[in-house]
Amino acid sequence: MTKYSIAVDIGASSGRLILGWLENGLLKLEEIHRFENKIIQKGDSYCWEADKLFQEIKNGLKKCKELGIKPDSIGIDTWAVDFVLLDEKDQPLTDAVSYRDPRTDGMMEQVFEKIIKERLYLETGIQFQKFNTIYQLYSIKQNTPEILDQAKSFLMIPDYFNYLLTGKKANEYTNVTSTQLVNAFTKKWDHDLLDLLGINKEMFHEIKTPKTVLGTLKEELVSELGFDLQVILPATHDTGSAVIAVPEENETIYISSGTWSLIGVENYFPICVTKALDYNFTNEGGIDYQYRFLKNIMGLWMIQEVRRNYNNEYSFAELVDFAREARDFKAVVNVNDDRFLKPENMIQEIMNYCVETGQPIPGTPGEVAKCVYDSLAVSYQDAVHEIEEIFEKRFEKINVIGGGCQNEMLNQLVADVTKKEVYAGPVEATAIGNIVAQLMALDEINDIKEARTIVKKSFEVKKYLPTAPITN
Ligand SMILES: Nc1ncnc2c1ncn2[C@@H]1O[C@H](COP(=O)(O)OP(=O)(O)O)[C@@H](O)[C@H]1O
Ligand SMILES: C[C@H](O)[C@H](O)[C@@H](O)C(=O)COP(=O)(O)O
Ligand SMILES: [Mg+2]
Repeated sequence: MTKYSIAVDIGASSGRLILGWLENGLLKLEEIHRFENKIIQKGDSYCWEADKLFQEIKNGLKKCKELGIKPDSIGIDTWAVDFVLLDEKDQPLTDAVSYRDPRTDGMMEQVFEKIIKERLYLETGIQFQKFNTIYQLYSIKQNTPEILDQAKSFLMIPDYFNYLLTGKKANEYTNVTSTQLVNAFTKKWDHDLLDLLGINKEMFHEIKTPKTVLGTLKEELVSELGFDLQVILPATHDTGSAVIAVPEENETIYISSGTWSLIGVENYFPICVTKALDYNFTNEGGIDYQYRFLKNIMGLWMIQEVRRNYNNEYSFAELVDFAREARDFKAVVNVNDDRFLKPENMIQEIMNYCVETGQPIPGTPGEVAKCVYDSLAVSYQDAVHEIEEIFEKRFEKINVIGGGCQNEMLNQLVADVTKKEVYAGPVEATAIGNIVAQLMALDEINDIKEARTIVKKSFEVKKYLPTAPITN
């Protein structure tokens, strides 16, 4: 009997419900529902619209009913680090504040007064991003301690949606590793660290791993939707799910290309050496207790903001075409500069950077877009060099997955700049990884190796070779 699984993949710019099932050894997908996601200003905070996002999940499930589809399971993945806190009556004490909110400004430095940076990295192996959960919680402790005193439950965003679906509370492993509060070796909450920071340990839940069946829908939801299903934990960190769907059984460098660019490799143990710290790599948790040794690069957020600055007048495809036409324009910014995390106006910020560094100043949409893409390609090349230096080996190929793999100009740029073969696709890698984790839990797929073989057979992957010869 064919099993049908629904992946709910909510990235920073869009969410989607995608139905997946196996047919003649291939993975088939059907997009059921797609919706926009964005950060809004609520009072003095930048927040996600958690209630709206949950309603969109229900809207997607209702569409299944209308289509006569009764899925066997659902799995939810979203962006990392962000969370909600519930009180003793399981009511939210906080909005779903976004990692782009300035409340964490200066918090990393305050935490380093309690635990030195090197020790924090040795224990957690997590990259230093100013918005990590540890700094968000420390900000709440410093500025609104009464919130933390009342908090009885810490749920990351996917955990929270799972709770709303099932009434069950759990923290999922791949996502909680992004908090920088989990010990990289024990894979448990680091209670000594929490004590050191004065954050109450009791609000954290048991850490459960991908492929766990959390439960079924609450009765009122079964009545509302007209059917029940199993709620399964995929890798609830979206990048954790994306990496599962990298269509390559052998080792490769992946770039999960969406709002963020996450560039790295899959590894079997945490790498917390000084060089990894200096290059700010992370050891986020993967499925089957693998490690995702990667680093965040600002990503296509920059072109999303450029597009918004142009009042969404141009599609992403048009911006790529404009960039191609601006082939002679050359200026490169450091995309990982915090100034690009949430500038008032991304175009102006890019122009200011070019003025400050004595470079040509982009004026047309094509010049701005080309500057973004050239700058991303350079940052990818730097990361590739850092990975090869740390692993003391050369990687032959790069797999680009996610929405950004549709950017053929950037794919070719990556091949040219890194002098490596670039394989682009699948676009919906995150949803695919989410679905195969559910199908493994439902005993439809045996293991990761089989999953990747199925993904490779099922989806188109485009190859890009460096235009200049590869010199060893
Ligand atoms: N047709 C296209 N051509 C070029 N780039 C595209 C195209 N469609 C989407 N993109 C890129 O993909 C990005 C969205 O990727 P996605 O993985 O959906 O993001 P997220 O999961 O972070 O919301 C967009 O910001 C855009 O830059
Ligand atoms: C803030 C985190 O680093 C971010 O969530 C990143 O880990 C991630 O997964 C982004 O996924 P997108 O699909 O939003 O690019
Ligand atoms: Mg995504």
